[in-house]
Amino acid sequence: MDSGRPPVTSRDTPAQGTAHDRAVADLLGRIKNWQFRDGTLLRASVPLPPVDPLLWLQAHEQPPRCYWRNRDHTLTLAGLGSACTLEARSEAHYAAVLHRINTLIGDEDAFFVGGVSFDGRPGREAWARFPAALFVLPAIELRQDEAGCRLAVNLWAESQQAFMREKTRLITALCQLRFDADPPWEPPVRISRREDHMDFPACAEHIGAILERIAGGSLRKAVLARRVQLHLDTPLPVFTTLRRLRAGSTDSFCFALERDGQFYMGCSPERLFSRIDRHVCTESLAGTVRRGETPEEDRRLERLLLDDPKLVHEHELVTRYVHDQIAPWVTRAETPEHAGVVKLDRIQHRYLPLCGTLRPGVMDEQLLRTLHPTPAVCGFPRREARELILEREPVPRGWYSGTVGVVSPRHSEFAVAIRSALVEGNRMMLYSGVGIVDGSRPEAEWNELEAKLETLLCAVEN
Ligand SMILES: C=C(O[C@@H]1C=C(C(=O)O)C=C[C@H]1O)C(=O)O
Ligand SMILES: [Mg+2]
Repeated sequence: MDSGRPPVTSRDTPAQGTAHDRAVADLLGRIKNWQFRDGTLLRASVPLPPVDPLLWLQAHEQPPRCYWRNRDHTLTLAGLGSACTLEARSEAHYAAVLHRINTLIGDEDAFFVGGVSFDGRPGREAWARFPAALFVLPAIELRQDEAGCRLAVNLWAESQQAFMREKTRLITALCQLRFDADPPWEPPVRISRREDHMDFPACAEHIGAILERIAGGSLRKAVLARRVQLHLDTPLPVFTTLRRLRAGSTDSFCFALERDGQFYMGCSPERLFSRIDRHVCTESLAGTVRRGETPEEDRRLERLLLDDPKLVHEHELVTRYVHDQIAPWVTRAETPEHAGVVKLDRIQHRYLPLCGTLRPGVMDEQLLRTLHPTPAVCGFPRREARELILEREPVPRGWYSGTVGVVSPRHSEFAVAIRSALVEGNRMMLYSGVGIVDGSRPEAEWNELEAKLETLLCAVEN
């Protein structure tokens, strides 16, 4: 059947099928000679002609699948299956998981893909399948970076017996890979029902209560989030949807993580931190206005974003927090003097990056523990804001406003997990949040919540 879409690889290079086959054959040849080495990761990688990772993922039913593209487009990873899955039951175990990742990868050029929940606890209700932290080392990996496109395999086992089983499984999976076929035809998706878990009056009431708390002096900012549940007339083709979302979110991190039949997916403009060797970059991104209909209106709104005292305050709380949290870990912190603007397809944000050199011994665990969750998604002070969120929000956040990213000894990068949704078959839960500070008005915040959902909503119904 003709889906009317491009195949996984492009048709104007007919010899690619064979080049892909050769790459797979090359990997198979190497795996066959692998012997069990206690606790050691085995990895092989070969160059591959370019493939669209999302079309490739959509064409393969090999869970758990994962996808990551960083904001700078310097790293894209697509994973099939798991060579190793690491989980944490609570925040207290994040350090152990990150440490395990580093020892397991050692000198190999591999990445774990995963993340952590908003509140450092395992998911509840709709999120019950997601632990507090989850990281997967893909069994089969498609990678695009500055060096080009590569296909890689990872194999790790604790015993000789498990090794033999995993090796056989990997060989079978490699033999089933496809690069030249059309992805399966997918019917268009229609939203048959939309359920809002918070309407405008309830939202206005929460905002009133937060503003009272702020006036009382114990709180300066709290981020209020809501959820919209969609019932679709057909299961959501996750990777095709993410492909549409990605097309309209060029300056965003894009991710999808599969877990027991569910997917957590999204495209976030916000970085928690990135680290290459000892060089670290974090940022504050907060304060929102919509995009203008004309270039003139867009510039006028941009001026408002840069000058309005409420928006400046909303952003500065994040900037100061990020600066204070990172300061003990770095020797030199560099940040521009003035905030800039990040323009997305429907909205724009205030933005200020902050980079530095990590002091000896500082690891991802310290960065994760002290930065997450920032006042961009939680509030300030953190504890007061977190308590208010738990008390006020009608549904658990799960991994929404948690963090998702990639980890390796040399390079780690995490996005703040916003502009995202939990998907299970025909059901999709979309999340959005707004920073409430002195000067917040319920109508404006409601419009901002709606605007943040729009991009996702548009990607669902093509
Ligand atoms: C919480 C979200 O976004 C955050 C809140 C913002 C705001 O209130 O202005 C802007 C960007 C993010 O820091 C979200 O998109 O869900
Ligand atoms: Mg805002």
